[in-house]
Amino acid sequence: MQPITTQQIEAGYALAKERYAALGVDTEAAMTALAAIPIALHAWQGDDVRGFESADAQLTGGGIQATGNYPGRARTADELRADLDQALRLIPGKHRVNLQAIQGDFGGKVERNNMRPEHFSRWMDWAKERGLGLDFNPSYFSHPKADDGFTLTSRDEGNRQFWIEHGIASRKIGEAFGKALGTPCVTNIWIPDGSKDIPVDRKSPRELLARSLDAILAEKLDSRYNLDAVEGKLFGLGLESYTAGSHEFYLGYAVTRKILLCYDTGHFHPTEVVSDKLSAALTFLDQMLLHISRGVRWDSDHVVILSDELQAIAQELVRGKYLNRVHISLDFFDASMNRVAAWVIGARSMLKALLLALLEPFESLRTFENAGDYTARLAMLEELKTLPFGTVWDYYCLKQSAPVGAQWLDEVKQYEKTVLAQRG
Ligand SMILES: C[C@H](O)[C@H](O)[C@@H](O)C(=O)CO
Ligand SMILES: [Mn+2]
Repeated sequence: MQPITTQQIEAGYALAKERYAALGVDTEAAMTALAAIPIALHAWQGDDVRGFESADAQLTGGGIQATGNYPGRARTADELRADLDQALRLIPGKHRVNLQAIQGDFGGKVERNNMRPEHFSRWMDWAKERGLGLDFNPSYFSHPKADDGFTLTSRDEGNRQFWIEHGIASRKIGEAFGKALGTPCVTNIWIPDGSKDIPVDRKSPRELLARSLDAILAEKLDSRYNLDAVEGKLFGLGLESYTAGSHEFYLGYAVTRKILLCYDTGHFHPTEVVSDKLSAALTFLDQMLLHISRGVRWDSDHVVILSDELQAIAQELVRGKYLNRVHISLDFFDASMNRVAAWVIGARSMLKALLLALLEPFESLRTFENAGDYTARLAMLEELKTLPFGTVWDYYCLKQSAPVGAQWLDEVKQYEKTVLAQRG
């Protein structure tokens, strides 16, 4: 492929700038706004959600699955950090990393309820050196005490207490991240608990879940360091009939406890869209967390692409002026392709969606809507689709010293040859 020259990019941008200016859109302001939006790269794409608790760690239970056996999975936290470094070099802007509890540098057996900030000190040093923020997720799966499908809703008090302690330990780790890095860590709780077949008692697990969460959140942590989020789900694999932590449950919980609600875009019925839910939830919540995923027929965690729904989500964030209230993380795990490329494709798609939304003449569109001129509204929405957005994106990448167009793929291929292919 012939690389595009700086001169070509600048010439394309000059024309695009004029086209947008004619609609009252300031492309420079859009790029400045985009540069201030961090996307959290979910570290678990790099290790197929296996973690580093032992050399032969596997993803088990949890109603989730990483499919594929593409070579090059990160087998240690060092390998994962190297892969993240490579991905971050190819994504314009300054971003964050979102960790699972199972991804620490443990140096031996550490039980989940005994995890401490020191098990993540290498991650903190790494993030500090790069000026990155870190987010965190307790891991309520791949563990003998979760094998029966119950964690925070377990009828076994000992098991429940164990998982409550894991949640408490996770918040302390999140707090340490926030203190070390000067940016609050979003600590997000997702549990798989549910039932494969029709339960007769839907009530008790939910009552237990509320009690367990209250115990985890009992200690008030400074919001400058740690922000708590809860993530609901429609169903998990093998848990098709009932999920204790449903969306209604967590919406009520987050509103009453004044914490963050997490919407994972793969966690709803395929006909439901998160883009329509954001403004509803944000009427009652101060802040939210988004897990940007792509379900194909079910919560299949495919790599995020610039889909209509991704664009609709970005439009809602920009139109509603929610960007300072919504934290954005990616969340997918595809083991059938180069994992570094998966991060890059997902993050660049998210950023493209945001840039497209930032380039929208929202006030003009709203004027049409308020005047009942739905003809002009629809006509303009369609015309906007063919404006020269791509040249603004190219220019943004150039200015952010990130590869323009598909040039990033050459670098990933090179990394695959020299680093990933050497892994057994
Ligand atoms: C591995 C994570 O905890 C997970 O992706 C969670 O956020 C989720 O979405 C489970 O389906
Ligand atoms: Mn998620």
